Amino acid sequence: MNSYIVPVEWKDTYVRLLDQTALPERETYLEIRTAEEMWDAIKRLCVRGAPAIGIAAAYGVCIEMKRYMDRTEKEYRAALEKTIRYLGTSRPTAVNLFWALEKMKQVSEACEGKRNADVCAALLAEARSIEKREERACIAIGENLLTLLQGKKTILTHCNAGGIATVRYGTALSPILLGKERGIDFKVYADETRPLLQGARLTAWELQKAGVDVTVITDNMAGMLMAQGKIDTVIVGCDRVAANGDAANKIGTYSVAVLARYHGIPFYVAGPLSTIDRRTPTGREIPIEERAPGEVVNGFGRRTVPEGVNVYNPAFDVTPHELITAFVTERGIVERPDEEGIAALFAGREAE
Ligand SMILES: CSC[C@@H](O)[C@@H](O)C(=O)COP(=O)(O)O
Repeated sequence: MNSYIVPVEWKDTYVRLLDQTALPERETYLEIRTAEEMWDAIKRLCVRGAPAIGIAAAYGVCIEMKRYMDRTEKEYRAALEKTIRYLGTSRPTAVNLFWALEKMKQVSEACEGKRNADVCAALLAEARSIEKREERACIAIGENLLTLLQGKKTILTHCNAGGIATVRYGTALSPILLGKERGIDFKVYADETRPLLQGARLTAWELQKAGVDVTVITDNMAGMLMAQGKIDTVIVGCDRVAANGDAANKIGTYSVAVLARYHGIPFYVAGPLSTIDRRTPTGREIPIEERAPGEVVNGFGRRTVPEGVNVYNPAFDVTPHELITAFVTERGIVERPDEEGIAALFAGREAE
C-alpha cells in the first residue's frame, strides 16, 4: 500500500493541516487551535478540495468548542451555534462545507441539556465519522471508476481531486492510486489549473510521490493533446452537484468538458454523495466563489498584468449535465446524469 499524506488530522489540542499553499516546495503543517485560524486556513486554501474542507470545518468546530468547556451551558450553546455559522462563511461553493456543518448542528441539537464535555465528545465523534465516511466513499469511487477504465491508458485531470483534497485516495485520482497498488499503471496528464496551479503544484506532487507517470500541461494545451489522440478519458472532481446533475468544479473544467465532447472522449465527474446538493435545482443557482484579483495578476511573486487593468477571477465553473458521460459516486455510477439519475442515487436514503 502507498504511504499517503493526511491533509487534516485531529491531534486533541490542535488540528494538524497540511499547508497546501507551500507545496510543492515545502511539506509543512499548520497547528490550528481556534475557529478563526481554521476559517483563515480554509479561505487561504491551506486546506482545500470539497471533502477536505468539510472535514476541516467539522474538526474546526471541535477545537473551538474545547475552549468553551468551562462556560455555562447557555454560553457554550451560543458559542457553538456562532462557530458553525462562522465557519460556513469561509468559502461558498463546495457544498461539503455546509453538509458537514449541518451534521455538526444536528449533533448539537440532539445534545440539548447535556454537559459541555459530553457535547464536545459527541461533536468529535461526528467529525471522526465524517472523515471515515469520506475515506470509504473515496475507495468506492475508485473501484467504480476502475470498472469504466478497462482498456484505457491515459487520463487527463483538472485541478486536484486527490488524497490531499479528501482522505487518502481522493475522488478523481482514486482509480489511479488504487490502480497503482494493484499494478495497473495509468499515464496522467495534469492540467496546470490557472490561476493557483492546483494541477501543477498538487496533483503532480501527489502522483509523483505515489510513483504514477504524470505529465503537467498548461490548461490551453488540452485541446491539442485530445486532437492528437493522447487522451483516452477525462476524470475530474466536483465541488457541488445540483439536483439535475450540473456540476461545479475548478474554473476551466467546463472548457475541458466541451473539448472532450468535441473529440468524443468520455468525461467523468467523480464525487461523494456529500457533494450533491439536492436543494439547488440546477447549476445556475450554484454560488460561484469570486477570489481576489491578486491571484491572477500576481500569483506567484511576479506581476503579469499591467496595473489598473480589470481582472475577473471566478474560482469555479459549472459543467452542464449534458456534457457529463457519467457521474461516479460511492453508491454507483450515473450514466448521462440528470434529475432522475441523481434522485435514484438516494432512493429514499440521504447521504448518511
Ligand atoms: C475531491 S476535490 C474536488 C474539488 O473540490 C476540486 O476539484 C476543486 O475544484 C478544488 O478547488 P479548490 O479551490 O482548490 O478548493
